[in-house]
Amino acid sequence: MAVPRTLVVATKNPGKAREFAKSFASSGITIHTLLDYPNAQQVNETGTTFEENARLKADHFAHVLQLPVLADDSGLMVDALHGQPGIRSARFAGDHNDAANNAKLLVEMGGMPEEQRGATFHSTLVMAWPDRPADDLVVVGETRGQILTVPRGDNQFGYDPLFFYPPKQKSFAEMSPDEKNEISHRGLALKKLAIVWPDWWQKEEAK
Ligand SMILES: O=c1nc[nH]c2c1ncn2[C@H]1C[C@H](O)[C@@H](COP(=O)(O)OP(=O)(O)OP(=O)(O)O)O1
Ligand SMILES: [Mg+2]
Repeated sequence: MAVPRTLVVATKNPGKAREFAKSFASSGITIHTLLDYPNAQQVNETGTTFEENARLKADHFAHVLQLPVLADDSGLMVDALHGQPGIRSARFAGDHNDAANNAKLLVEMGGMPEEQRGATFHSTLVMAWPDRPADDLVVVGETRGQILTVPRGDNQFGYDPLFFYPPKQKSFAEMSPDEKNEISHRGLALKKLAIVWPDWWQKEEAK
């Protein structure tokens, strides 16, 4: 069936948007982001879990735009901080500012020995069809690493310069986009999504 196929990635974070675009590059789907819909009504991330927030974003924008939507809610859970900043990762230092968030993380981890610097990056992805929240597709991905004592690398975004991935002996910010996607929380979630979304999409389209 020849139908217009547009998927809106419900993010205003350009770093995330780049990682999504790659994953759908050969899918025949046109990817838009919220930057293409500057007048769309926003939604507050009031959930208490990654899944709740990802569902909030996906369901809201699918309804408002009347298009299929993919949303991500993600964050860094640091062992020594009892899982913080977690779902508050974007607002850890107050407003949404990567440099301030990273600076605060370094302060909170000050003096912590290497064996206590473990952390998990988490991503929950939700794909939503307009006005069918019960049909939401949900996948998650997680990657373990270590919080560095000094930032390394300047690729990517967010906490990447402080997140060290031992198997590659590199921070996420020292990796190329492809290298990061291969093992990152979002990359792993996108791999799971790639297996299930085409069938889901066909079913939703036919309803
Ligand atoms: O791969 C990553 N590399 C570095 N940092 C990351 C990553 N993945 C999530 N993070 C950080 C960024 C932000 O501080 C928070 C996500 O917050 P989150 O609300 O999901 O995203 P956001 O507000 O940046 O964009 P939006 O809600 O428009 O999708 O965790
Ligand atoms: Mg956000």
